[in-house]
Amino acid sequence: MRIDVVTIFPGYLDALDLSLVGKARRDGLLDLRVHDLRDWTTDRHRTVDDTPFGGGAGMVMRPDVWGRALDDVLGRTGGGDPAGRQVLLVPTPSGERLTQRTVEDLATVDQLVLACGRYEGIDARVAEHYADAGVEVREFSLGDYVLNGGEVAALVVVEAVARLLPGVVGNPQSLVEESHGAAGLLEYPVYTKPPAWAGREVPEILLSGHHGNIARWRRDLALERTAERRPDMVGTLDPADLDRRDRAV
Ligand SMILES: NC(=O)c1ccno1
Repeated sequence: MRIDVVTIFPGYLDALDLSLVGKARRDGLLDLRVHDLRDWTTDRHRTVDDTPFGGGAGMVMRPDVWGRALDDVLGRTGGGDPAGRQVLLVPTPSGERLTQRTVEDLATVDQLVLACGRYEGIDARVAEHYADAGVEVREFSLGDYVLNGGEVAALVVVEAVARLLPGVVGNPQSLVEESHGAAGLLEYPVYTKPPAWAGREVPEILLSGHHGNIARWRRDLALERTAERRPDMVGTLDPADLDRRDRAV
């Protein structure tokens, strides 16, 4: 998979040289390219923004600069047809909420391009232009809060997607029972040595060695945690599951 990040702060993405994502890049599992939007400016001040039409505070990022950058990154300058499925992602507080289901879909894409806006955002014609040109455009939000730009959201997307790529996470089984997985639950609580700490004991069942009972206990705790913390998720569960918990031994 190829991921391109276009930003006026390339250094923000240095964290993607670290840990699992950094190793995936070095192992050739992920082709991650970070681009400085100012490389596509044409004036000596390398200007990327201007005042908003209609007035208002702040500045808006220019469509002509973004257009030159995205045409290059999307491989649309040479006239050839780019290979594979491309998705242009635009982080914005006005976007659709990013979910694990969306991340799982993005992990199957051939090329992701993240356009990191700053100031008041990117001229609306940019997303329109590429959508009309047949590019899959997704304006997405991490949550109901506002960041100073799209770079942090880009870090989140790259990490969330990269960890799903084959070979990136050491034990793929660790992806199975995570929060927001196929079961639609939050993950159960986890424990390790020492068995007693600060007067608190590890739940006895986890020391029993009875795998069936441990699995049932973990499922029950996942259901309980989900019902307590994310009642909105409970509505999507199979009622038989909730009923089964009530009958758990
Ligand atoms: N909430 C968000 O994802 C966001 C992106 C840029 N600013 O805020």
